Amino acid sequence: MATTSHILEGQWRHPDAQQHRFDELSLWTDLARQLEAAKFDAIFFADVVGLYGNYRGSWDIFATEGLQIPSHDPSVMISALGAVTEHLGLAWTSSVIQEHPYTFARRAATLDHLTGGRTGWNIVTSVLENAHRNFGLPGLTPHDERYRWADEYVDVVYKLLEGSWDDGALLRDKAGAHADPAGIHKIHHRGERYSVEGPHLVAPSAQRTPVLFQAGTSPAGMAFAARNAEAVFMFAGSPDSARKITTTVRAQAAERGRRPADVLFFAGLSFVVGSTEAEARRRKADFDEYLSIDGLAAHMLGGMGVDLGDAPVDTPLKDLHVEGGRGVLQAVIDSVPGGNPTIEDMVRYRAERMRLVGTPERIADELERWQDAGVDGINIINHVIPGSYAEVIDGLLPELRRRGLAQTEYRPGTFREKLFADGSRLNPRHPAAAYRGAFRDAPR
Ligand SMILES: Cc1cc2nc3c(=O)[nH]c(=O)nc-3n(C[C@H](O)[C@H](O)[C@H](O)COP(=O)(O)O)c2cc1C
Repeated sequence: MATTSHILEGQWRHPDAQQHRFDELSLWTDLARQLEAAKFDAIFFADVVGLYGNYRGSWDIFATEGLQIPSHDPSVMISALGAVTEHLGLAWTSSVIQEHPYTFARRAATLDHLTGGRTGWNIVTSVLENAHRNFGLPGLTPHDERYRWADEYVDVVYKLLEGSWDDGALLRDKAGAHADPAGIHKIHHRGERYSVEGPHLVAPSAQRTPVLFQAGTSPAGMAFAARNAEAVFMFAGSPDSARKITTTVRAQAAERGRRPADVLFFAGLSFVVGSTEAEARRRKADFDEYLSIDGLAAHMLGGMGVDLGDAPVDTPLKDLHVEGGRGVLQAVIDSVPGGNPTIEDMVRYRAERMRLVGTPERIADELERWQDAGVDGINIINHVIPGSYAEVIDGLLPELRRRGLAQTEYRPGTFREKLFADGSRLNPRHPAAAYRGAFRDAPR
């Protein structure tokens, strides 16, 4: 995320941390080049469009901790990162509440053109009340309604990206027509929230639709993922919790006519690598000195839509009223041994459970357990930028490669072709594919 403090709060104060330079383009272009040299699949930017809720009665902590404020618009950075890389996937987050789907589809298609088909879109619905108020809504839109909103939003985007233009309609024939009007169609979408006539203003890009990421793990979130996602981000806490998500979503995808392998899963994990266990523990202790416990609590409870000012730290999580991230909350409750965890337990969980600490061999053993649980890849959560990535590249990747767990070369082609073997466009089993050719007879 283009901000100082994204997930492991307080780490920006570590002497090695450079994430406070989030507003310098060179921080990101250097990182993108470094990731590409190491054959990472993608760089992914999370994003929010508002503040987390109050903590202890005010939102001051978000300013004092640099906790996702200030934060920059990641979509603007994608074209710059595309210019300095050739193969790296470039994925950003955009919420259905922040932009009309007509302009979003135009932005996404433009970025896919500029990057030669390397974009990914993390579809989110925003769990932050303040974000909803920033877009004129009276408060947080209720949980399942946000997913219904997202259903219509992605439908409009699919219609524009997949159905509005036929391949080959853009001719650029200097002796004749620039484009063939018979190959460009209005979509005439009329729905609950949107009315979009079309046509789409951008001709098809290499992928047409960016690779579709999603991160909700509630029942409504998993149903949305089963229908739409090609990749799912998760914070699962353990391989067993991850398995519940991977098997549920894959089974639901199969019920909808997709294949289990049409959906990839990426677990959010952080690494502290040492040449011995003792060295790794020493390095972890060094990072721990900079962890902000208040920052972690403010972030996680804000993300669940809980008013932080009301709850003492010994409140059991199950007693919190949650309109926001129910899936995340359930994953936390499931993952803490002994049952009935409190807010304080949850903060400890945040600090401990997302981190794998040890020698490359021990971490690789653990990653094999995640792989056995149906997880396809890791979304690396950094302590420090760029050091946490250098640590994985130099310390862990050689062992992962030795076990055949990390790629040594890129597959040719677009981001989608690199992730899946079957083409640069959404496969025919995806619901968006139904819009191809669907508007050829639409009123002009
Ligand atoms: C790994 C991960 C990354 C996420 N990234 C974002 C993000 O960048 N922006 C955002 O608004 N929400 C983000 N979320 C929140 C999800 O989009 C979703 O709203 C949340 O998980 C609650 O959905 P659920 O109730 O279906 O579980 C993320 C969640 C996870 C697990």
